Amino acid sequence: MKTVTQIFQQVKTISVLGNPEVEISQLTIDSRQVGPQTLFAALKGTQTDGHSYIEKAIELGASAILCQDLPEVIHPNVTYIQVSDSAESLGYASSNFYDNPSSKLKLVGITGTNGKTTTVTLLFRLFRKLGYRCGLISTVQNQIDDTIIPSTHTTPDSINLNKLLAEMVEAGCTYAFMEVSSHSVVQHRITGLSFTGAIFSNITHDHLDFHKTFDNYIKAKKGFFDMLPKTAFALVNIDDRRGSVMVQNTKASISTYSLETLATVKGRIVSDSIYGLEMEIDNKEVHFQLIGTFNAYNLMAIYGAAILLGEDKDEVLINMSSLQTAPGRFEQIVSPDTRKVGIVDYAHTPDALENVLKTIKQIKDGNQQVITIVGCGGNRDATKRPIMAKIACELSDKVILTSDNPRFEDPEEILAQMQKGVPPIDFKKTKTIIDRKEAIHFAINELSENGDIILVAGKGHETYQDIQGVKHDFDDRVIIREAFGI
Ligand SMILES: CC(=O)N[C@H]1[C@@H](OP(=O)(O)OP(=O)(O)OC[C@H]2O[C@@H](n3ccc(=O)[nH]c3=O)[C@H](O)[C@@H]2O)O[C@H](CO)[C@@H](O)[C@@H]1O[C@H](C)C(=O)N[C@@H](C)C(=O)N[C@H](CCC(=O)O)C(=O)O
Ligand SMILES: Nc1ncnc2c1ncn2[C@@H]1O[C@H](COP(=O)(O)OP(=O)(O)OP(=O)(O)O)[C@@H](O)[C@H]1O
Ligand SMILES: N[C@H](CCC[C@H](N)C(=O)O)C(=O)O
Ligand SMILES: [Mg+2]
Repeated sequence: MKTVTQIFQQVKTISVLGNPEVEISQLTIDSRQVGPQTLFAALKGTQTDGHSYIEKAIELGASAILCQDLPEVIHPNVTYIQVSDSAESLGYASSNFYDNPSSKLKLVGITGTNGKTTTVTLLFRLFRKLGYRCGLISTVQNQIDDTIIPSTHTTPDSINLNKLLAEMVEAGCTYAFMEVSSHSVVQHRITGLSFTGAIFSNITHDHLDFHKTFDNYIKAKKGFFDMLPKTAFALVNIDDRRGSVMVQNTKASISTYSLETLATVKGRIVSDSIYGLEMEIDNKEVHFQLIGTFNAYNLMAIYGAAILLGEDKDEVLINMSSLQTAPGRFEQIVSPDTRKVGIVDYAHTPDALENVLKTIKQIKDGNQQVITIVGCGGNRDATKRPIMAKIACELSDKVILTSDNPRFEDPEEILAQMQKGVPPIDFKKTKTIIDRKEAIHFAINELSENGDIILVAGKGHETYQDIQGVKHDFDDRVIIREAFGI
């Protein structure tokens, strides 16, 4: 329980109407969650304006309202806090409400189009192996030591985020590793947090539905580095052409990692095969379980962060060498006769799909065919649809275009947009089967007679298919296992 004065300590306000000493027991951004002693924060969203639910929130017992525009009707028994940006102020207020948990943890965030989940998951596992209590905030799941907490977003809203961090403090965690999505920077979900370190993995085509232009998308990710204090580290993939832009205005101390040029962490791939990566990092040769050049980058980021956090180099490398891939990231399922391999991967961007297919090409036997099953999500960046179909065709022997999470879009329309990217020369090897389960079965039963590799891309760890807002049970891995008779 805290008063409005305590919650808005050091937060810039335009005006406070009503009693600032009123006691608050919960914060929410959703009028439907309001109960007594609640502070309702009215946020301007992408679909609707939270300000239009202020009256509803008060009817349900809200004691305080955080808003940008004061409503026409002012209730004498309600406290109104007017600010210039509700989402930004809520970031600071959420931290205050939960006693600034991020300042009691060593919090490391990673941003980038691809590699966030893999990197945080492996950092979390590494630091647990090194003997620390840790927290994880990721697309796949949130976790506090052994306790798994389902995740709804890559980065939760500021209230849920601080609540989760407070639970980590309560559980005695030293470290928290979290993904920082570009949405979370723009929507101030991370505003007010104290970061010990930040990592930039890469930036390529994604989320243009939300950010509108690639420049805005870059600015969103850069915003994370701009907010860091000078005590923090900023660890950047300098092989990405936007790496230096990310940190050009940061106060944090900059470190870099690279496979191509001089950097704080310089790596070299000695070999890359189905059995894993052999790499030289910091002049030491180490074998890792992970596969592919893109994972070499993730491994350098993990190593760099661990060293910047003060861990011993040799101990870090020894523990890293046994780390397994994150769920749904290049997850391999082998048929009982070992002749067929199903790979489930969360590649849902052109860059990720290209990386995964190039990796498969590199590690497969010469005569193995690669069959790719891929779709694109609805209500998400539509510009990536034809590009992903084209990449699938260029790098696979056969392609089956299928549905991902259509959400509120017509899957036939999404697939028609994907089909526009199929080069005419590849028409013959491409087939469209809307039903994803049928598509996977078709590939396994009718196409992969000779020990082929089937890549099922886009959904990775997801255990549902979102159709018209209803999440139906669906797991690519379960369907492959069933088809393999495992
Ligand atoms: C596009 C986007 O980012 N949307 C997020 C955003 O919702 P919004 O701005 O659309 O909200 P809105 O529906 O317009 O409503 C505005 C406000 O009115 C409130 N409201 C609404 C109705 C009502 O009856 N009462 C009420 O109070 C809402 O609670 C909200 O506060 O704020 C909500 C609260 O935090 C999020 O749940 C929601 O995530 C939606 C579900 C979503 O799909 N987000 C995805 C795109 C996302 O965030 N992805 C990123 C990156 C993924 C990655 O690449 O890894 C992530 O971090 O997960
Ligand atoms: N460093 C990387 N560079 C490029 N591609 C990568 C990298 N790491 C992983 N990938 C590919 O991108 C996919 C998504 O990886 P991961 O889930 O780690 O990224 P993410 O940034 O968390 O994605 P999301 O934003 O969707 O949560 C993987 O399944 C793999 O295909
Ligand atoms: N975090 C990404 C995940 C996309 C996964 C893909 N399966 C889809 O549904 O588009 C997003 O929300 O855009
Ligand atoms: Mg992720």
